[in-house]
Amino acid sequence: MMSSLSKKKLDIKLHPGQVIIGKWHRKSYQIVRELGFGATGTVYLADSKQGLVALKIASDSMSITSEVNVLRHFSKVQGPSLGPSFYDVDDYVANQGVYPFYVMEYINGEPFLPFLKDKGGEWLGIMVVQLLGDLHRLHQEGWIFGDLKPENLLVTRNPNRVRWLDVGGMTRVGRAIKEYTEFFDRGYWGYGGRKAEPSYDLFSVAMLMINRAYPSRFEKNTSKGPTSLISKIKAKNTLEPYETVIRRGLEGKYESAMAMRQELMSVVQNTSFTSRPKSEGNTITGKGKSVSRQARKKRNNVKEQKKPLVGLFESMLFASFLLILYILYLFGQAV
Ligand SMILES: Nc1ncnc2c1ncn2[C@@H]1O[C@H](COP(=O)(O)OP(=O)(O)OP(=O)(O)O)[C@@H](O)[C@H]1O
Repeated sequence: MMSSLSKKKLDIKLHPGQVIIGKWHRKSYQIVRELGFGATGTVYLADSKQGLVALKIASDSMSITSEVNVLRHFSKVQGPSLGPSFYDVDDYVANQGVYPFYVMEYINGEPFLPFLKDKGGEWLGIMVVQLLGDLHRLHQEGWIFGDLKPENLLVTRNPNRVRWLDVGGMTRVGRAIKEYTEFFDRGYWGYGGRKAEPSYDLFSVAMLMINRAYPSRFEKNTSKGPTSLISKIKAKNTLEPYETVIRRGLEGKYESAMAMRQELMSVVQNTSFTSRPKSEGNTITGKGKSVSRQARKKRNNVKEQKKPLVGLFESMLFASFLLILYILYLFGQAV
């Protein structure tokens, strides 16, 4: 099933201030506002005894049962949570009928691409390094994310952390991918099949990185086949430091998310990025220079290394970058 499949609003609409009481567990939730809707239901921000939660209501229980099962499963997995934590599942009895709903952790974050928009090029690498750490854990649990795309990612604050939503596409390793979106699907681009395996998600990660440089995305160039993606990578300065990692992700060259993560991490560590925005977004210094040349230059040119940072703002940015790298290192230890 393609996730771009028709998204129909439910015939029931919940209003801010409305109180929903579960038929079976008798827990009450006060609706704050609508967060969005997908193919299976509508998600609301709600207030509860546990604080703010996300409540997803649907018209039939079949559609949400598999999401509930996946969320339940991952709420029991040790370590930082993979996806929103699961809280409750129940029925809401309304005048129009009975509506199943489930309640999960509210992820208060900024959508992935808008978050990166005004940030330096290193942020793409930092966020994807985090994502790959989580994907590795998911793959080790025997699951593939499937429908990986920016719309399913949020970045929380303090510290900035990428989190995923929408577990509806998660598929057991070895089965056929349940749900996908063409732009992120390797089958669509002619890079492989739709069997649920780590390399399927890693292809989507590579497309996610390409999407950062092409916010409006683009169509497949049927005459060029898979090579059309390579020319798209080469056409953007923002993708230049990441070219090798993206290519290898597209071509299924990584054995695991951890292998891709390690290579990406070394790109982030060895590249001099600038935080100044350019026409297509932010880019690296030394346009046209390869990453290894940049790294060599950095090692050899002591004078340049000692050049003071201009202004307090840059110093603070640099300090936060080091802090993030340290946090990533700690996460790396935890995985
Ligand atoms: N746990 C959550 N915390 C915060 N926001 C959420 C949460 N779950 C969903 N949302 C918001 O609600 C929107 C709709 O979510 P939902 O998963 O139903 O739709 P979708 O991602 O389009 O899924 P589908 O593939 O089922 O069409 C999301 O795009 C997101 O903005």
